[in-house]
Amino acid sequence: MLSFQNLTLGYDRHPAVHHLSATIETGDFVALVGPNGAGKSTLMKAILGHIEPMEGRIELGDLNRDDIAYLPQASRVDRSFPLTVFQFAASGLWQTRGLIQRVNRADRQRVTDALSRVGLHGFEHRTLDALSGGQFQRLLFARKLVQNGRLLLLDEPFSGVDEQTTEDLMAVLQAQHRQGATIVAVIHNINLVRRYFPTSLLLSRELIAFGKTDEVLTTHHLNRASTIGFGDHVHADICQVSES
Ligand SMILES: Nc1ncnc2c1ncn2[C@@H]1O[C@H](COP(=O)(O)OP(=O)(O)OP(=O)(O)O)[C@@H](O)[C@H]1O
Repeated sequence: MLSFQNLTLGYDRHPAVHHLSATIETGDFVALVGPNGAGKSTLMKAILGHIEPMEGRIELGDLNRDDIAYLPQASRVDRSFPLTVFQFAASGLWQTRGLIQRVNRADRQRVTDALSRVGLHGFEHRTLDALSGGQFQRLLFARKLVQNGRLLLLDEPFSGVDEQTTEDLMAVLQAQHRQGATIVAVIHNINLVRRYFPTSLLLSRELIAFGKTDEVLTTHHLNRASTIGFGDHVHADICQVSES
């Protein structure tokens, strides 16, 4: 479904991810793991088409970019818009419906159902500034449920949220997975990965390991990831490959 072939990504010719090759199959439930600066968000940006590969390619198979529901880090989402919870969740429809098309009764039901599934029933008329951090994260999930993507890309969906919210939102993700969605999530909490994610991709500017979580998250691999992630490579040279 989603294939990286000798993929090198970076900014201003400085590589952030080197020569990554891996294939994520339809229906996979994958944790994207790696230290700060490993290139996880960069990889997500490339999947979304926001940055072009310096080298190699990404193949989306039968997937359109419209099939991808992306949940950015909550801290990167502007909460200052004067929107209600309902309106914000309904904005998940924009990708398929466009901005100006009217929301019909079925759409309204879809939004209402999504808000219930994340535990925000009764919050429909609140404004965004009146939500706690955890409630806002639930709302971000609801917006993605409304979007109903075949591939869910989530960037640190559980950072800064409490245990109960994490459990609730994990259950929502698992339900989406059972309904056929492919899940790729950046997760920093290794215990959470071991508990819930059957597959992991460990990245540290290059691929360290990819496959079954217990075979990927070994001490050896994690040490290697942190050595590369925090080692000399952090201040990357101009990519040799891109110069040719
Ligand atoms: N817009 C940008 N311009 C230049 N360099 C960037 C840009 N965005 C990211 N980088 C650099 O690319 C590298 C990878 O960053 P990225 O955000 O992908 O890492 P990450 O694995 O998501 O890290 P974290 O866990 O801290 O969120 C870092 O060295 C970062 O400084």
